[in-house]
Amino acid sequence: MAESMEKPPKDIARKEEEEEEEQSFEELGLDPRLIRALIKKGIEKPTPIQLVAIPLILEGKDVVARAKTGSGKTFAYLLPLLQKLFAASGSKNKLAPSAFILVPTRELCQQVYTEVSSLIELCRVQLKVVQLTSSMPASDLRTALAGPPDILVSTPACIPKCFSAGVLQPASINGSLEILVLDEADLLLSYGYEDDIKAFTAHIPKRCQCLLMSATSSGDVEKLKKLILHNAFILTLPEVGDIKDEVIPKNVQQFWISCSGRDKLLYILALLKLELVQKKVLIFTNTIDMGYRVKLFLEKFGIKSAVLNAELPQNSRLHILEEFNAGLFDYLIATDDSQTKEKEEANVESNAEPRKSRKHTKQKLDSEFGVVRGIDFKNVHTVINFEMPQSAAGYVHRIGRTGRAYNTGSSISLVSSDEMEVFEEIKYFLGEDENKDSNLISPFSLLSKNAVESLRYRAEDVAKSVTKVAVRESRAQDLRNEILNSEKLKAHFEVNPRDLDLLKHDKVLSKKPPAPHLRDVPDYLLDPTTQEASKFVKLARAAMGNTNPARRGGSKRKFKKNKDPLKTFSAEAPKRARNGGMKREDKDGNSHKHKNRKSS
Ligand SMILES: Nc1ncnc2c1ncn2[C@@H]1O[C@H](COP(=O)(O)OP(=O)(O)OP(=O)(O)O)[C@@H](O)[C@H]1O
Repeated sequence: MAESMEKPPKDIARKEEEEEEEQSFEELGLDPRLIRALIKKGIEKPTPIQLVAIPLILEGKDVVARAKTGSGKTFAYLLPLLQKLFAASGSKNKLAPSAFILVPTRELCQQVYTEVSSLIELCRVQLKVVQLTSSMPASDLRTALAGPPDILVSTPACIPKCFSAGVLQPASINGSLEILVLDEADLLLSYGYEDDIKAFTAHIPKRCQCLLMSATSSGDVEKLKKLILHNAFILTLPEVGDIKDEVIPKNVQQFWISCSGRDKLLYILALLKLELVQKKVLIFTNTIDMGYRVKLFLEKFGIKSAVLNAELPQNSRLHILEEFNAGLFDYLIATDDSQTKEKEEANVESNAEPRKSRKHTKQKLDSEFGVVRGIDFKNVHTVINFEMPQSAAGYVHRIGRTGRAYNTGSSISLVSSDEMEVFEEIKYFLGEDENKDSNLISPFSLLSKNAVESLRYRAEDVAKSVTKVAVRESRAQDLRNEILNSEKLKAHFEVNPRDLDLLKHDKVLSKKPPAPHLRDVPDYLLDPTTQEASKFVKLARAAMGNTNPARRGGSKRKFKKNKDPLKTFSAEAPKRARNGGMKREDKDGNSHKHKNRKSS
């Protein structure tokens, strides 16, 4: 491991300021094959974290990189890692992989594996990457590790499993391991991998280069640093350093709506049905039941969505993610942190329920599942917190699913009085100062009270029909379907890994088909101000065009904030368009050209 050295954040900030405009991947010393591969992916210039991390990693330094969600941390370590393996690909006397990439969830495993495989394919180099999961039988682990592969992507739990199955020898790791990456390092310990990591650290050779990537700082990252990077070169990017309000990317506008818990269905209906938010939309709930409740409710109004939660089988979850990323549906309702939540519920139930059923609840959930953390949802424009997350870190990770890389995005949190405490905590964490006019999360002003009230009667009527029994039945039915599908998917994807059309995940779950009259909101119910707001949202969408930089010829930066109707419209007071909830963004006036750059 490399020598210890703290870089003063300011130096790096300056370096970043000076170099962001002119430095290209070539100038960072990246191999032309990798640059060509990036161009094929529509990626032309490095993000700030890549600018700083790539040269350091190429130099062989140990790096701890903290940077915002969606800031491109994966390529920041993958590109130099691959380049180093290109150079070493001649030496074949290894008994174990040269690089280990450890991530907290299986979804991330799959995501990183896909990204590495695609780069290898585009670069046309002879490198082999495998992904392991701890549920794989020993024979599959043995087959995967035969060779051995150059890169192994897995959760930390797999390593001790490989040791005990005798398919990976500690001594081989000691002789072969050159680079170790702990991605989403802030989550590894909280996901319960401490013992697995400890069991493995003893075998990491001194020469091994170690990289820790994380979005938030935490005591856990410090602990891991001590555990893995005994003598490390530490890089802490200033843009996240101790400056709390920089945790959420600047290109994400954050809004909130105050409403009672009972009215949340009504509000989400208004937001979606009146088209006040831009698609694609990722909606978060705290429990799986609530996820199904929202889905059933929305489908009565002809709004189709898919759910994603810890209970669904692995193959289905991956397929739902792929379909959503490919744009096959616009609304995804995700339940995160459900493990904790379900455990809590199981504990609450424990007084009344027999032991067996509690065990069952726990067993159903997949301990390596994480629907939000680090998953690269593509082109999500809006994140809605239907229920507030349990912590500020949870909020950061949820909101980080939009505004990724150079894209813009927005978030809307529906906050009930019960959730005000956590909301205050979140605002404090983000750096909002009560004494100053620092509204980081602004009131959402596109939705007028009239518009909400005009939908109340219908919404409340339909909400009543979405009973607990209906939710339970739909959840069970969805699970049964997905278990069946999961087997089909597995077989199918072995042959057609890219086929996305086998199954549709946004199918209607209600037993009764939605009533046709609920599909459309009649004109007499439409509030004129809201209609106007909806037009503006559509205009904003048209102005932004496709969010894929490759297809837009890398013109993301051409979209100016002051042209964004979302910034210049207020439903409550259209004539004073630049006041109210949208004022903050106008005042900030950060041009998109510099959105990823620290302003101080
Ligand atoms: N230089 C770049 N230019 C444009 N897009 C990029 C660049 N680097 C990465 N991306 C894209 O940005 C998105 C986010 O990248 P990535 O998943 O690495 O973010 P992250 O920092 O790991 O986020 P998180 O902390 O949420 O995991 C991905 O879709 C990736 O392809």
